[in-house]
Amino acid sequence: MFKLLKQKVSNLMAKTNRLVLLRHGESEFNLKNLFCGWHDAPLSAGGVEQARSIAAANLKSAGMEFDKVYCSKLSRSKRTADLILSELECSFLPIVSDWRLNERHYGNLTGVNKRELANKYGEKQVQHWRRNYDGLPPPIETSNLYFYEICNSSDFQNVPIDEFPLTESMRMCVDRVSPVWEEIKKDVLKGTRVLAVVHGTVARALIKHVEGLSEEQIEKVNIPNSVPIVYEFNMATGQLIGESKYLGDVKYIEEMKQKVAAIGD
Ligand SMILES: O=C(OP(=O)(O)O)[C@H](O)COP(=O)(O)O
Repeated sequence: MFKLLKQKVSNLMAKTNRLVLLRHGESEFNLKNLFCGWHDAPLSAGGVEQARSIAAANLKSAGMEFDKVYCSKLSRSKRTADLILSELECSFLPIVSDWRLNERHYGNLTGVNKRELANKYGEKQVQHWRRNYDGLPPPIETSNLYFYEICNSSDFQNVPIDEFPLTESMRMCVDRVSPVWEEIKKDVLKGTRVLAVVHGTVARALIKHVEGLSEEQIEKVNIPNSVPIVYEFNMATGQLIGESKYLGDVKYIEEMKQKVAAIGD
């Protein structure tokens, strides 16, 4: 009760509205360099540690407090959110878990090793599938190891049948995320301090909406795991103030951005 009251008072005293975006901690599939998409890969042991010692620790040392959390239906996003809230001692916060914040559906690339794919089709084709705004992986087939797990997942039961993707480009993902961005924006402009724990492509889709980046600009953005990205908005006008601020060690963040951009080993 006291904590809730303290949160409300500090909220009223806040001079700006805040949104923090975060890509979940490293997943087992990130670790193995596999395309993941809608497959529900758990966090790796390192990802759990990242959520605590990088995401939560940096939020804590920057004095960040929140009123509401958004995450996807995938456990790597939900678990990262839970770990952070526990570290920040605010597990009581409301969490909205929305399928529209699921990672981009990687179609039949789901479960495929990025380096092996590059050896077969060339780096240019793989980077086209990964980062080109209209790069569309081949649709997932019933022979894909993860087809039935994804289609039958009880977590995706409320996905309308005509919106259930078999593959997605960045453009399709940006459009899918758009209604949730409108909800988040409404919250933020009301003064609700929002933490959104999402995925690489969904973070990029939200960044495109927040910063109004062009298609070419967003193709070059790469999001490291567990690094909080802070946006401040003018409370009166709702205008974005300044640029995004990545919390944490600058050298580490730059190295991780480059690692995400590369196809890897
Ligand atoms: O599932 C994925 O993203 P996630 O680990 O953020 O959920 C993708 O496989 C990330 O791969 P990409 O960086 O090649 O787009």
